[in-house]
Amino acid sequence: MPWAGIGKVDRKYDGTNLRVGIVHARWNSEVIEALVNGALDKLKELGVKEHNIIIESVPGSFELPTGVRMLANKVDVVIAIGVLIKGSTMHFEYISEAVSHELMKVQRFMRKPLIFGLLTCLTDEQAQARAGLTSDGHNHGSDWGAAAVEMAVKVEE
Ligand SMILES: O=Nc1c(NC[C@H](O)[C@H](O)[C@H](O)CO)[nH]c(=O)[nH]c1=O
Repeated sequence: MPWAGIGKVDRKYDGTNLRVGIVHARWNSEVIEALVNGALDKLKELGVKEHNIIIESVPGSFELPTGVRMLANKVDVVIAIGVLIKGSTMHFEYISEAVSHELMKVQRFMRKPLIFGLLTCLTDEQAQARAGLTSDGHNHGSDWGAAAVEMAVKVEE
């Protein structure tokens, strides 16, 4: 397979037979909703059947690792989606660090692909832009959907 070049998907990955889990936090719900919809649109574009998508919500990003574990045995890949926005305390730093490391550990535990959809933003504007909610923004949920299908197909090859 000739190298497609940095940033280019080397082929179209077929999600027809995949079961995909989406675990999302409920904080910053407007941004979360846009990210989840971005991921769903891309999953369906790549052939994932609606009845093969399980969506689970958790209170906040700190609960994402537990939420992923709840779905791990039911699907081929999980997308974990959360939005952390820096406030006036160190809460943001501690949750960001803890959740990032724990999600990586959970991925090793579940032995399946886990897509990292935790936005760690310094401002609400940054979060809005990364959910495609601003004129110059881009919905990262779409990228996470594509990554989920690619990784789930590749690990089965
Ligand atoms: O504080 N800010 C945020 C937050 N806090 C709640 C935390 O994740 C957890 O649910 C509770 O501490 C209970 O365990 N959760 C987010 O997803 N984004 C935030 O910006």
